[in-house]
Amino acid sequence: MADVNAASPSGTRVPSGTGEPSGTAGAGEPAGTRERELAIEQRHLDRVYARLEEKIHEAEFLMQDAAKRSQVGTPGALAERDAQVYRAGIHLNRLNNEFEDFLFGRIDLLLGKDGKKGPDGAYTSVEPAEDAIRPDNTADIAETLHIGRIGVLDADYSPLVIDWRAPAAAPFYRSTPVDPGRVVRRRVIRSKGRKVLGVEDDLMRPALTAYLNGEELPAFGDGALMAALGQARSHSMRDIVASIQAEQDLVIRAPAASVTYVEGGPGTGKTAVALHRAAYLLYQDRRRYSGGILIVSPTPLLVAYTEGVLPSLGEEGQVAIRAVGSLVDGVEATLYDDPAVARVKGASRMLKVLRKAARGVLDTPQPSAGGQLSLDEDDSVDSVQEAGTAVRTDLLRVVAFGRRLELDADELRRIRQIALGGTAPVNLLRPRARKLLLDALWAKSGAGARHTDPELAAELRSSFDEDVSDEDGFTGFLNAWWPELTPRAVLAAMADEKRLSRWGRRVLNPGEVRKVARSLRRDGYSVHDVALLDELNSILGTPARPKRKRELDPLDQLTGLEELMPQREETQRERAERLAQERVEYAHVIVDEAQDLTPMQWRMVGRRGRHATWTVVGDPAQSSWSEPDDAAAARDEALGTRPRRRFELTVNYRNPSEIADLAAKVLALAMPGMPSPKAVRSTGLEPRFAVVDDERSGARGSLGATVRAAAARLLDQVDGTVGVVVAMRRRDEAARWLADLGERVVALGSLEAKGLEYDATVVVSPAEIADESPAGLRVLYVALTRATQQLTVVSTAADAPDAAGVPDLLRD
Ligand SMILES: Nc1ncnc2c1ncn2[C@@H]1O[C@H](COP(=O)(O)OP(=O)(O)OP(=O)(O)O)[C@@H](O)[C@H]1O
Repeated sequence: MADVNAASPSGTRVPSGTGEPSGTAGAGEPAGTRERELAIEQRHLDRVYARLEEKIHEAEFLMQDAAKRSQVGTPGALAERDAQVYRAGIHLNRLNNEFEDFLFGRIDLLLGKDGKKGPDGAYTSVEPAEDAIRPDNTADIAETLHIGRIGVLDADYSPLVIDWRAPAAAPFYRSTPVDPGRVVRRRVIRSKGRKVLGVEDDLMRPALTAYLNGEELPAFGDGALMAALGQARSHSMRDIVASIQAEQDLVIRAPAASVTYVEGGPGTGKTAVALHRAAYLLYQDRRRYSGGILIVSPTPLLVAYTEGVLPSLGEEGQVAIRAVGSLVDGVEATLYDDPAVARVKGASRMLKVLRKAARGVLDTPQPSAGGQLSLDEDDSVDSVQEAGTAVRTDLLRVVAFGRRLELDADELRRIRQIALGGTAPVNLLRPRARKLLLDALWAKSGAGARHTDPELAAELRSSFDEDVSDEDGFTGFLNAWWPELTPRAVLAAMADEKRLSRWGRRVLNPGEVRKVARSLRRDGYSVHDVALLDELNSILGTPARPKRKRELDPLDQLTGLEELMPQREETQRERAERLAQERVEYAHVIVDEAQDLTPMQWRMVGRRGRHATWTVVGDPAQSSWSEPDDAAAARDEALGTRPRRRFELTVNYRNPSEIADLAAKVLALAMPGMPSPKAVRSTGLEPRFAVVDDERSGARGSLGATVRAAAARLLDQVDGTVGVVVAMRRRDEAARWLADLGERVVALGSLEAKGLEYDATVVVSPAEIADESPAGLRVLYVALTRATQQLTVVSTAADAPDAAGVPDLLRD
């Protein structure tokens, strides 16, 4: 638990949970002072916008100028134009974005230890000069910095706004009364568009009387953070750039040399921190991370929920946020596996089964027309076999040097076994198998024995090989006997129970074979299948294809000018080339909800970050995976021996204490002894409980009607979203219950609720959720911790509710 700031997360106020200004002097200030302070900030914001407008004009001018230069053909002019277009494009993109709270912070600082300034025009020293504070405990403010989403320099290069990621901005997030550094006053500025609405101040040295321009430094508090936390939620996550807390900032700015490992309970900001860290890393070393940052998220819902955060921080393009079920290009997980099947498919023992299958599939008799056991379009081995004209794979017959030569089934089987020896990727062994076939045919021809002169024998052999290879029969046989395998084909072959039980001998029991095979016969893939496909891809290998010469396309040479050119259709060739070039490895990998990755998924993610640095965030108490040791071993293998820096986040910003306290009861059952994070606020609204007697009755009081009524009630009470969380098997049913309640309400299976949040939630039958899988209690803990304001729990008889409707699992 290193590197955790034991002091309050934000100045002097936040962790008290009361919202009371502490160390602020607002109450005693003469009337009008507040307005004067707001006016000061308004003037600064006006100056910033005036300067931004100048920059926008500059950028537009650059774009026009670049367009003109595109008509001048010298290479130097073209390169210069490209660079200009690039810079101007970035500028325009950022500045044209309507940054609602572009400027959000300010710090007033004491004189620093040394008088050095950094590239952003701010003094670099973190500690105050020895004589910065006078013996009578008064001091003068030596420097005031405004913090915003991007840095803005005035025409004279003085900093009007410091980028939140710059080193000079760090004290805004890090300073605490325990360790104030140079900061005297930390101010959060709330604005909308171009108007300053309010300020919230924290005095980091409450005992000090500080003067700014000869006047005492005033301080106000209007609870901006608490207001932000209490705001209605939409279906998109917001950035937290104005209110990052000290313990979070330590993670965001942690050096990226190795593995940054973050644990924290629900609502502690792990996802928010992970996203801000991606933006920080790009700011800090754009060149290094031009290799790309991959953020792996557990579900497409969470990807959709978080997607807007990076653009709001001015970052996109270099960062790919992908759901774990979408990591393999061209495959999208659309199916769910039931927990028993998921448990098998995710386990590391599947590796043995896949290795056997990848080799064993070749033993399946497969007469084939094209010979390609390639399932890019067609997913079953049998269909390939049926479609093909019969090519026997148990007999090879060729004519060479005027003789008829044959290899029978036993000989072919032996050759295959020799070819498959070792662990090399199966698809790369085809040339070896081909060579072994030719060797065997050559031996049968006896031609070698008749010629003792090695040179002559070699010549003869090479013309023999040519002869045989030119025969259609030989090529057709080879294609059918040793087809190029695709991951989809092998997985499809595993849908056959007999084959799977052969490949899974001593690894899978008969029940597991039956269930897994059945699940693979469905149309589509589950999130667990995607990891198996990726593993097969690496087991099979991709044979090198002869490179076709690319004709020179004159349009390709005009890099950077796409915006200025009329749009044109991407040709198929271009698309194929682009897809082939898509990244398979990244410079930094961020794993969100890391506790949920199965061992097979860790292997898949690990392959994308073999040379990367990593940020791994998660919470073991929320894990839906039932065998943590297996996952930990796979995780350790993926992360390798890189040193790890561990951080812990301890404050729950999402749930009010009323909801957090209820969830803590489940935590105590799921992971006895695990501390729950401290909620920063309370609403005074206790969770509500409703009970359904007979869930099957269609009358009023049925489960559907009760849940619907609870959701409707909550929709009336909150401005934002309502999430209804049910056991996975009830997902479709729940969507029907809520069909006409509008877009603010969403029905979710318990596993889909991961990482999401709503103003209010209805959790339906805790017992059903808990009983659905071996990790059910932890899944229930996730479900109970999604609400920012209100929670209703609906129980059925299975929950054994007491007289007050409190289900058994949630009682003391
Ligand atoms: N410093 C902060 N200022 C304002 N809001 C914050 C802060 N930190 C976290 N939040 C808010 O708290 C909520 C929870 O954050 P987040 O989803 O990142 O938590 P988490 O740790 O990933 O939760 P879980 O493990 O439950 O998925 C979000 O609405 C986030 O915006």
